[in-house]
Amino acid sequence: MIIGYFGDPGSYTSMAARLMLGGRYVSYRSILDIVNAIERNELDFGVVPIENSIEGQVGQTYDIIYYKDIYINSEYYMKIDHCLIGNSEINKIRFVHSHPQALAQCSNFINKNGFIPVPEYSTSYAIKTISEINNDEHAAIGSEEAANLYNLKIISKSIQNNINNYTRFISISKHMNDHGDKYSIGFSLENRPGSLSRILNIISAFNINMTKIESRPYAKNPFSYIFFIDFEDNGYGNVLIDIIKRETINFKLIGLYRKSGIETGY
Ligand SMILES: O=C(O)C(=O)C[C@]1(C(=O)O)C=C[C@@H](O)C=C1
Repeated sequence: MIIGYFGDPGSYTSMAARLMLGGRYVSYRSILDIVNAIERNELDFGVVPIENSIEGQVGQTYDIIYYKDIYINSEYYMKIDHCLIGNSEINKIRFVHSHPQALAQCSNFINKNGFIPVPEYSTSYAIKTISEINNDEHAAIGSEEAANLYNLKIISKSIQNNINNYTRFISISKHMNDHGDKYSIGFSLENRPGSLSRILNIISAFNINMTKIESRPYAKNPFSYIFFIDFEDNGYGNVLIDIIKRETINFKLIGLYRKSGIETGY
């Protein structure tokens, strides 16, 4: 089985991929590259981040799972413990390189130290870059594992804004699972009073636990939206989906998979 993951070796997504699926792993610099490789049948699965407990949605992942013929096959919650990594001392550093999500998750630490954030493809790409440029004014943010991989030292540990920092990762493929206990769906709605609350009332009437609601802009029609809902199946999931399909526009069943959680997922 061939599994594509986001980021250079040592990325958080590479760590999640190893915990989620077994096979041969291939690294990709962008989420879109993974999806293109799945579409060309070069990959069986891709592993990508979808949301973070401090910074929220990974917009590109939401867009892909809705617009492409791609489905969620599993989810995994992983604790993200960011380190300041380099070859220098904290008082010499001026620039910190990392993935924009990681820079945002550590914004308090960055501001407090007056560092200038430098966005990179992934945390591991940033760490690799620091190991290559060998300049005391530059450091990176990423995992302890990646620091070891690129032979750099940990300057500070647990530098994220909140100690409880979790990212939810998903595996994706061209195929929909037959079984599972959690559904992900996406749809748009007519812009009229009560259209979203009607959907929420139907979910409530089936006594179904909604675990997530999210919206993304529908770029083709400015200021209209796609809604994403995750819910746990209680035996009526299929019936609920048939009803929601009729009540919404451009409905997509995005995934059926086994639910995970931060208690069990790492
Ligand atoms: O850059 C990485 O190491 C990644 O795997 C990406 C990513 C993300 O995009 O959310 C994954 C986990 C953390 O939230 C920070 C960065």
